[in-house]
Amino acid sequence: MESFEASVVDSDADAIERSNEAALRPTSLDEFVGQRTVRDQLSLVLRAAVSRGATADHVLLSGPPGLGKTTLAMIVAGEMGATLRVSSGPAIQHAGDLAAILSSLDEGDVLFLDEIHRLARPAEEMLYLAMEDFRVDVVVGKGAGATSIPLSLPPFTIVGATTRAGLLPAPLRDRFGFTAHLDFYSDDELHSIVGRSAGKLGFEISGDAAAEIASRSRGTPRIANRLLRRVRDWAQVHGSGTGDLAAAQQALIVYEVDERGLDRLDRAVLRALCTRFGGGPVGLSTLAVSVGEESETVETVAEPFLVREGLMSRSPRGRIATADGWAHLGLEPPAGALPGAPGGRLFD
Ligand SMILES: Nc1ncnc2c1ncn2[C@@H]1O[C@H](COP(=O)(O)OP(=O)(O)OP(=O)(O)O)[C@@H](O)[C@H]1O
Repeated sequence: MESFEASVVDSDADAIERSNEAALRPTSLDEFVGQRTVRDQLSLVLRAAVSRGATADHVLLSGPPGLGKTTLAMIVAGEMGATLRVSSGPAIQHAGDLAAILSSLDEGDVLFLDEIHRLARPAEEMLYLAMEDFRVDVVVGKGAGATSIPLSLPPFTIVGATTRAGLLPAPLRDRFGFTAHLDFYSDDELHSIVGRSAGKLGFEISGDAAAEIASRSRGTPRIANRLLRRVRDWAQVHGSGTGDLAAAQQALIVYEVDERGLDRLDRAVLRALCTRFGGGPVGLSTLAVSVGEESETVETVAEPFLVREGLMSRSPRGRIATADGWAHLGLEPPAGALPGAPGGRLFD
C-alpha cells in the first residue's frame, strides 16, 4: 500500500494504534465478519470485474468510524490483485494535489479516498471528470493566459469512505457504481471478531470473556479489538496471562467502559445533556462545546451509539435525553419532563 499522506504526521500513539489495527485486519471478503449483504454485493461487483478483465466500478462506503471501511478498501484491492493507493479528503487541499495523485496512478490501481466528504470543492469537481471519463484537465498558467490541458488517465477504481454520506454532493455520489452503508455489528458478530483477533494475537480467551468484550464494544469491531488488547494487558500484568471473564470485567472497569459499552465521552455527553441542559432539547454544537469536543466527534462517535441504545433522541429542536438515558446515569428527570421511572446504575 502506498500512502500519499507523507505530509501528515501522526502522533506516536496514532501510529501504534494503526499498526495494532493492521495486524488484525481481515485480508479477504471470506475473512470479513458480518455485513452479509454488503459482502455479497461487493463480491459480485469484484468477481464480475475480474471475469471481464476490467477494473471494478467505483465503490462508496459510508458508516460510523471503525466498522471496516478501510479494511474493505484493502480487500477490494487484494481481491482485484491491484495496488492500493491511499489518500484522504483533508490531505487534498487543492485540485493540483489531486491531479498529482491521479496522474501517478497505474492501470487497475485502487485509490482509497478516506473522508471523501472533506475534499475541497475544486478537487471534488476534478474528481467528477476523472471518475467518469478517466481524464483530468490540468490548468497551466494564471489569469487570461491560463490554458487547460486535458490529460487522460488509465482506468482505476476509487474507493471512497465517509462517515457523513449526507454531506456528499449528489453529482459525486452518483459517480459511484456501488454504494454501501455499513451498520453496527451484532454481539454475535463481535464475539467472532474478538475470537479471531485473540487467535491472531496468540492470546487465549474464554467464550464468556469474549462475549463480555463483544457486548461492551458498541457494535464496533475497532472498539472490540481495542478492548481485547486492554484485557490482554490486564491479564498479563494482574492475571494468569489468559483471558477469563474476571480479567475481562476488571480490565473494562479500569478502562471505564460500563456494562452497556458507554465510555467516558458517551457518558460525558449524556451527563451534560441531562445536568446542564435539563435533558434538552439542545443543539449539537452547544452540547459538543460543553464536553470540550468537536461537533463532528460527538456527532459521529458518541451520538449514533447513544441514539441506537435509546439513551438519547434527536428532534428538529436538538438532542433530548430519553427516560432510559436519565436512568442509565441514575438521575431523576425534571418533574413531568419525561415518563418512565429512573433507576439503573451509575458508572462515574
Ligand atoms: N468485518 C470485520 N471483521 C473483522 N474485523 C474487522 C471488521 N471490520 C473492521 N474490523 C477491524 O476493525 C478495525 C477498524 O476497521 P477499519 O479501520 O476498516 O474501520 P473504518 O470504518 O475504516 O474506520 P474509520 O472511519 O475510522 O477510518 C480494523 O483493524 C479491523 O481489524
